[in-house]
Amino acid sequence: MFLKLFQRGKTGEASDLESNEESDDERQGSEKRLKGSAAFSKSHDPGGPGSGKGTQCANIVKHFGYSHFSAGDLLRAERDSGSENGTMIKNMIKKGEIVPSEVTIKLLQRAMEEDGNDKFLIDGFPRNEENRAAFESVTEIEPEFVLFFDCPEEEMEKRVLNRNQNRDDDNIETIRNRFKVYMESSLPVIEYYNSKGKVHKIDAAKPIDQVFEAVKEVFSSHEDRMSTRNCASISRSPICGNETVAA
Ligand SMILES: Nc1ncnc2c1ncn2[C@@H]1O[C@H](COP(=O)(O)OP(=O)(O)OP(=O)(O)O)[C@@H](O)[C@H]1O
Ligand SMILES: O=c1ccn([C@@H]2O[C@H](COP(=O)(O)O)[C@@H](O)[C@H]2O)c(=O)[nH]1
Repeated sequence: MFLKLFQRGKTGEASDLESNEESDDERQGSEKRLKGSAAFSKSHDPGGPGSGKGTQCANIVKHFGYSHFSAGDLLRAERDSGSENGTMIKNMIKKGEIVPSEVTIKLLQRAMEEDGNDKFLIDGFPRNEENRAAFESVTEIEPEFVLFFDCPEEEMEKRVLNRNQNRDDDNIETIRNRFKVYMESSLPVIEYYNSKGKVHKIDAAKPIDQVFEAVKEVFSSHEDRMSTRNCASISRSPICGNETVAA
C-alpha cells in the first residue's frame, strides 16, 4: 500500500488533486467546521525524528505566513512547566513513546486558540490512529493536506545525533524506539490520509534549500484552495530504502 502511494505521487498528483476537489456544498461545510472549531477551543485550558520538518516549518512560516504548532515542542514546554502531567510527559518522551491523545490535543487546541491564525501547520501530529480520530472528533478539523518527509533512517539518525539541543530523546536507544513506534503506529495514519488523496511525499534527504523548493511547490499549489480553511500536517518518515522510494 505504501509503495503505491509513492508510485502514484510523481505521476498522479494532478489528477489526484482534481479528484479530491470538493463541491461548493462540501467546501462550505468545511469552512463552517473550521470556524466552529476556532470558537470551540476558546474555553479550553491546557495539551520525526530528524527528517527536518521543524526546519522546513520555519521556512513555511516565513514564506507563506502560516502559524506553526509542533506537538513535540508543546509537550516539551508542558513537561518543563511544572504541570501535573510533566513527569508522565518526560517519561514518555525519554522512551520515545506516544503521550495520551487528550494531553496533546488540549495543548494543540490551546495553542491554536491563542494564535488565532486560520493558516496553520501541525508538525509531528497525529502520531497514531487514536490521536487522529480523537483530534478530528474533538476539533472537527481535518488537514487540508499532509507532507510526508521521506528520509533514510541512517540520515535521520545522523542528524538527530548531531542536533546538539540537549534533548532527552536524541540518543541512539530512544531514536531506534521512535523508529519502531513510527512503523507500528504512525505509518497507518499516513496510509489513512493517503487513502484520502491528501499525502504529498517530499524527498527530505536532500539539502535544506532543495527540500524547501519541493515544499514550496506543494504549498503554492494549495494556496488558492486554502484561502479560508488551512491546516497542513507535517509528518516524517524514519524509513526509506527501496520499499518507500518512488518508482
Ligand atoms: N535537509 C537537511 N539536510 C541536513 N541537515 C538537516 C536538514 N534538515 C534539517 N537538518 C538538520 O537536522 C537536524 C534535525 O532537524 P529538525 O529538528 O528540523 O528535524 P525534525 O524532523 O523536526 O526532528 P524532531 O521531530 O526530532 O524534532 C537539525 O540539526 C537540522 O539543522
Ligand atoms: O503528538 C505527539 C508528538 C510528540 N510526542 C512525543 O514527543 C517526542 C518528540 O516529538 P517530536 O515531534 O520529534 O519533537 C516523541 O518521540 C513523543 O514521545 C507525542 O507523544 N505525541
